[in-house]
Amino acid sequence: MFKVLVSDPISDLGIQQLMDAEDVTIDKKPGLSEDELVAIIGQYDALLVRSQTRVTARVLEAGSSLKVVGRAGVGVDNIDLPAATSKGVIVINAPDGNTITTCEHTFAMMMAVARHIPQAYAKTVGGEWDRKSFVGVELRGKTLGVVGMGRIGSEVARRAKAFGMDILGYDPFLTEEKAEKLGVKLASVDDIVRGADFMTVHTPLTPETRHMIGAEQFKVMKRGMRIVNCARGGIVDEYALVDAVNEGIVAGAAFDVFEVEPPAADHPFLTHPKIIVTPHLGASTIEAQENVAIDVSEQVLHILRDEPFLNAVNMPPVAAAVMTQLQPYFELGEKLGSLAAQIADGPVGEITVGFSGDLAELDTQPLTRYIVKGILAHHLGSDQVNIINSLHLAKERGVNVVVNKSHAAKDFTNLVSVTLSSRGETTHVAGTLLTGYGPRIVQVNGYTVDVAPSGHLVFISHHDRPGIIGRIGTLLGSNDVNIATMQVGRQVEGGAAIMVLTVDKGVPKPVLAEMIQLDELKSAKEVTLY
Ligand SMILES: NC(=O)C1=CN([C@@H]2O[C@H](COP(=O)(O)OP(=O)(O)OC[C@H]3O[C@@H](n4cnc5c(N)ncnc54)[C@H](O)[C@@H]3O)[C@@H](O)[C@H]2O)C=CC1
Ligand SMILES: O=C(O)CCC(=O)C(=O)O
Repeated sequence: MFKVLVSDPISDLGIQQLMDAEDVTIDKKPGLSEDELVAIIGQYDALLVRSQTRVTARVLEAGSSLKVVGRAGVGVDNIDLPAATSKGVIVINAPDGNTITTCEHTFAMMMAVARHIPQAYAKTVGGEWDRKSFVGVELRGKTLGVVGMGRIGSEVARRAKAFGMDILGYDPFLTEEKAEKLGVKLASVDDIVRGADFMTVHTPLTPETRHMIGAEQFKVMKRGMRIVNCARGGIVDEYALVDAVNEGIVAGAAFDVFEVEPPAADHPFLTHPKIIVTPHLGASTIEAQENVAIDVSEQVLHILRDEPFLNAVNMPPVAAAVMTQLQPYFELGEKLGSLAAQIADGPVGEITVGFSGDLAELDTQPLTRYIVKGILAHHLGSDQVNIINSLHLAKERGVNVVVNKSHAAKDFTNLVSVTLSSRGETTHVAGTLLTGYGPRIVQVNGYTVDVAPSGHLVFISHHDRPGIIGRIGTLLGSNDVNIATMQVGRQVEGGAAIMVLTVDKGVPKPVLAEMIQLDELKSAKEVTLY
């Protein structure tokens, strides 16, 4: 039974799939402090949060069974991603479910700041009928600068066209082609600051975007500009903004987000007549909250059940169609990695993975992660390594991972190979998926074999001499180890040869030691592949 903790208010309808799952139990405990979370997180396999819960390194450290943190929303700045990655905890978000809602909130804020709606409301309900103080401006014919043209920024640009606005857009990934499709003029931040009447930011908060709109930008800003921030507090320097409003450079600002949330009681935005605020409501609609909770619940369930999943934040994204093609190779990849690690001598210096045939066309990085997981798990323990932290752990240990791709796969439609190099020695294994047979090991150190990668195997390197097969069979038989299959390969008659046995149970260590003493035998390695 998997235990899931929901530590922020998340839509019940959205988590229905988790509540209905027979293999899941859910505890809802919103509003826990960090200490309270640390005290109980050890019992849980998954943690579901919105933006209030701070998933710190301490929380992750205490989450000894934690496989996944699911963020019902986009921004994961409340989660310590490096700590999650090094602990092997998958962090997933729900990037699409609240796009439209947040875009619509941006327009609500833009209209509200253009027409002084909150200020006018406050006066009207206070008994004053003041029509003179609240003369606004139209959006039509104005220039809107959009900084960050991802999901939300692009939707904002689309809708701004309907308001008759001209749009300047900036995003490092905004191509001329996409800009043209959206009816947006490609611009720099400087162009936007100097030329826009309204500006809205839709980037994440990163070292690069922190205070990207600050004192320098306000100095050259078009006078009378109105600014909206429904993305993250800190993209616009709050104190520089207050100065710019007071100096008459900025005519009005609408902020849904703050550098520190909730803001201190004396935060200057809270009393400023030209700055309007909402308490991080960008994603707060019934629809968005259901959407993000449904999306994140579905992926959490996949992760708990060891099924392919989407939207991992601490793993590069891979298209769903590619994931479907790769998925059958994951078991093969991990087992090839484990096999290579078990038959190699000495520490791992470099890992070279090879993908040939149709596989070479795909983005194979998830498969590389499985292979590296298989290798490292042999040395570090399978509870320490997973596909999230495998590449990170390899890098941390100075192990270089090289990927080679080749379109030609001699004799096979697809071939996955793993070479481990250490101290000048190399160990090479390769495998494929055979229709009707599943994963097969097809090469070991230059010899062709055909073995299913499961159970107990013995890899023997010997000289091709009469009698060796019999002697090994007798030794194992007399120690009650039954040989299920045996394959022998050699390159030339009487030369170096390999024998691969599948045996019904593990070979006791003393028996293996005795085997190694046999004449003509160079090495014997027992391998277990689960
Ligand atoms: N107020 C709220 O409740 C909500 C806030 N958000 C926030 O809105 C922001 C945007 O969300 P999405 O559009 O879904 O994300 P997204 O990832 O689709 O778009 C972000 C865009 O910012 C761009 N970007 C990054 N650095 C930049 C820079 N230096 N200059 C210009 N562009 C840059 C990226 O290339 C990307 O295209 C995020 O910070 C997210 O956390 C999202 C949903 C709700
Ligand atoms: O959960 C929320 O309401 C916050 C949404 C948000 O900021 C995000 O998705 O980035």
